[in-house]
Amino acid sequence: MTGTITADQSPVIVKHTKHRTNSGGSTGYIAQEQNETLDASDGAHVLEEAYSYEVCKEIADYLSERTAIRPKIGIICGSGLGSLADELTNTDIFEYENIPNFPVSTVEGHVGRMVFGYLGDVPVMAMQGRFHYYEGYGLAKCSMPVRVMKLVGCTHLIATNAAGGLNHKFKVGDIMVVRDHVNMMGFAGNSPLQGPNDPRFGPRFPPMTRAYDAHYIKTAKKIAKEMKIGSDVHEGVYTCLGGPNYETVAELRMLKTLGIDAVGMSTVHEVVTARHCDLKVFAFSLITNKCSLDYDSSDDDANHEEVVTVGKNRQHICAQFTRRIVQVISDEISNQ
Ligand SMILES: O=P(O)(O)O[C@H]1O[C@H](CO)[C@@H](O)[C@H]1O
Ligand code: HPA
Repeated sequence: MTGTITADQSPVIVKHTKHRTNSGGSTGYIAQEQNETLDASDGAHVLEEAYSYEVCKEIADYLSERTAIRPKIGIICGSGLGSLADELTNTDIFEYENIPNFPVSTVEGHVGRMVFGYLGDVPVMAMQGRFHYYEGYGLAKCSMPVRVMKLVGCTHLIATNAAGGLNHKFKVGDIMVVRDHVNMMGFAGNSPLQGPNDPRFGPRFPPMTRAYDAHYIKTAKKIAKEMKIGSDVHEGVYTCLGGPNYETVAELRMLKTLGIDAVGMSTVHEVVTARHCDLKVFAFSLITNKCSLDYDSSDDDANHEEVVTVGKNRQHICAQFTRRIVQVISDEISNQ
């Protein structure tokens, strides 16, 4: 059975309140409709959109009240990888536009719906479409669904993405299991955790040294061998840039020098948010294009059509890979 939950089943639409976080309040942390710039007399500080614990809880409750599925694993489907969610059975589907206070997807290859269902026999919730900074959403808004997953009851996040390969060993269509990330946007002072901290989510200063669970990295490589795709599956470091433009040759050369293996425009802020609220994380990149490190190779400019096409061509293998990891995680959760 597949159910699509429609807007008219929504009893309450919670309106965001415009609020300056330096003006008091119990948490000083209330959702805002849009970015708000305070002038110099207010402290010359630009606030990002932030979702309060209460608003995230309302969204989580909205979903939980409309499905009997109780997932422990949340999945984010990357560009062209949305068909992962099509593999789910007995689904309850929520269009983003019908979920109170949810943003909408604006990027091709991101359908824009939250799918609850079973991957094999494991209950999961999957975002068929994520939010990116370049769409005009602040990082806190891009990552808000991760907090919703936590409040729905998830203990694990699987984030997938499409990325450009910098490591010369990577071929188009390969999978890079994310070992670690470099938070370039964080270096520039942009974080999904910016603003007052709500300890109900996590600590003010969360560690990131073990952001990607080493056990699942090992497990994924074992699974790749069992699937006989061991030589197509690598381990590496991902970085997220703001986009939406792809990188210059000089930028790509710089990233490679920094030890980065794959570059994209997502995932890092979702993982920071997930670790802040103590979700275990597994992530992988599908290498959809090789990054040009050479001015002469003008015929291999990155383009989104290619990204989505490679995603579609590799959807079957990515879905199988994900399904097996989900099964291992689920078995481990049951044995705890
Ligand atoms: O990271 P995902 O959402 O998979 O998508 C990647 O593909 C798009 C560029 O082609 C960018 O959005 C980049 O982040
Ligand atoms: N750069 C940035 N983001 C991407 C790329 C890329 O080459 N490919 C897919 N997403």
